[in-house]
Amino acid sequence: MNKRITISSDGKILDLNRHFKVIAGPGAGKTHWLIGHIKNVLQNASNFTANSRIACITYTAVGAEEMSKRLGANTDRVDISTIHSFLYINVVKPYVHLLVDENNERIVNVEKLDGHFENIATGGKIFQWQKEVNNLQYINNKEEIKECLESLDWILEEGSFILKPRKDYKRRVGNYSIKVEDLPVYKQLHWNEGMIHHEDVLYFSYKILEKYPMILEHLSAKYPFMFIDEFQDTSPIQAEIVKWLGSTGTVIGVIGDPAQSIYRFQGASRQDFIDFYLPNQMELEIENNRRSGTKIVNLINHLRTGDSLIQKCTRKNSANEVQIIECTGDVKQTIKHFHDLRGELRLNKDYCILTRNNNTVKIINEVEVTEVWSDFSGIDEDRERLLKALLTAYRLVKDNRNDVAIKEIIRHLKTNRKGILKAPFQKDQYISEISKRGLAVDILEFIVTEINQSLNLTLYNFYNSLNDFTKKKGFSLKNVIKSRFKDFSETILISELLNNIILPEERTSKIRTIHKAKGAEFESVLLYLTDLSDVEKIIKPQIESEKSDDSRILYVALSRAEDFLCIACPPLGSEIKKELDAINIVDTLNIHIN
Ligand SMILES: Nc1ncnc2c1ncn2[C@@H]1O[C@H](COP(=O)(O)OP(=O)(O)OP(=O)(O)O)[C@@H](O)[C@H]1O
Repeated sequence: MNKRITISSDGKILDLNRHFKVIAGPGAGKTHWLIGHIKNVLQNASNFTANSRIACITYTAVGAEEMSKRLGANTDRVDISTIHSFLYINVVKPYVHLLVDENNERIVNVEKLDGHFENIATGGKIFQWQKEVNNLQYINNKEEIKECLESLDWILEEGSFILKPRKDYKRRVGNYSIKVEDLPVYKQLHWNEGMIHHEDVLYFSYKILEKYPMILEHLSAKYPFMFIDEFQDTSPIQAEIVKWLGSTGTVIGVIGDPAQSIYRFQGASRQDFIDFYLPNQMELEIENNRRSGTKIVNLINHLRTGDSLIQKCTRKNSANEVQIIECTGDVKQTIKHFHDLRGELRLNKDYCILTRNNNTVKIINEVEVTEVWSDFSGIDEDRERLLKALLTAYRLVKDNRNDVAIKEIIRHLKTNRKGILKAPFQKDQYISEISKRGLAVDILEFIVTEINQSLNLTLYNFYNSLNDFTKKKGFSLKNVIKSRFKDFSETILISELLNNIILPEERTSKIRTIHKAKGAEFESVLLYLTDLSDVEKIIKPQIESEKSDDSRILYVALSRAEDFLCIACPPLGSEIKKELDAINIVDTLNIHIN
């Protein structure tokens, strides 16, 4: 392997035709560097012909939007997307018809194929599955079955695939264990209807490219360059596909930070990034931290103890103490304390409160955590599906992602092959693909106005007003008659449904999980910890652990702060306070009392 070369975030690679790996810590300017590199390739690469394109792969859709914005006018020859979108458009959609079973039947109903979706095990699908694998009808615990089926993933083991839940214990339902051989039936039920899940995109792509290497040649010719950001969170299947492309002729560049690998639960491993190697690959490193003040950089370097990369702070003029707040009172008090400290430091730009999980986000938001969507799905799956899409779209608008909101609605205006809208719309209503967009925009405008006027609408009233509105546009929803849905909808408020929607990604919210703050930065950060063991992991980090992502998740959280970092936690004993003091985390309450 080659020696690692240190570059700056403005550094240029001269040999554009060599594979490379860039390792850099948080705030090093990886994204900044990548944008500069793409511009360099567009202007100077010798093998970039009139029909060539650059594939730029980001980890999230929000990352792709941000990258497009920052590339500005240079985007017309660059395809920026997540790996799932890239493989769906270039491999699955055009070629999945080639995959057949032992009877020469197509595995996926290609006529109905229309995008890829999150794996949600609806009551209907669980019922069908239990019927198919008839030895399972005696299992009544639908929630546990749902949990098992929704956590299914394709695991690549020595060149062959096994479909299994991400956590093995999830196969146990009460006293019974779900057999691994019964699991593919669940997938086949979806594929028969042209419905594929995000994880299936990787599985199908691998299968297609393995069997038809000609498609790899075609892809390599179209994309002589492929750059992948946040590669530390790539799964082994993706890494394998990327290596195939590299061996076929595409110049591969991967960028990432092993210390920020936080998707172990989805099969990513920091070691895979460290070991990733293609022949003649350059190894580069950016050692500066341009984001955070000196004391924050000192603390995150402490978390990186034992790692070869220690960052140098370039922002010497920012040196606020890292502070700790013990939460003895209620949440509101702690947050007020954080804002008071920001005020004292005259920091009035953006801030974010980060938590380990979604439930803590809800507690801080003072939202009651309920199973309202599961209850809804058990009562009326079709209405649940549409309403969930609409309320997700509303939340996306609040997160400044209007285009994504419209797409979310279009995806759920489901039609059959003849363009007839499916339930909860009434029968025999035709809509063209072009009119779907118009209807989605109208519906979005309507729901935003309606909900902004009152969050205290019942689901019943909201649904009926929506129906009145869509009728005026020429499309009727099913009327609400005396039914379980009627009883349910009269007792549920739109606010409760909205509060229990979890967006997979967020761009602007002030209270988020750490995973949803990946890649982001804020002037001030409050890391809100509810478990003392997390404080201990900051004191004695295990950044290289293969067993757990905990230290790395905390590392990602602490490294989001530019000028002020504050950690809130349960009350501390005197020993632990001394240990925090030793790594320069100051106890603010004591400072205030003195
Ligand atoms: N050469 C540069 N000149 C000026 N500012 C820079 C430069 N490189 C990076 N920055 C700034 O430093 C900050 C961090 O950069 P960036 O977001 O690209 O870091 P990153 O390495 O992707 O971080 P992370 O791994 O935490 O996501 C940003 O505010 C960016 O604008």
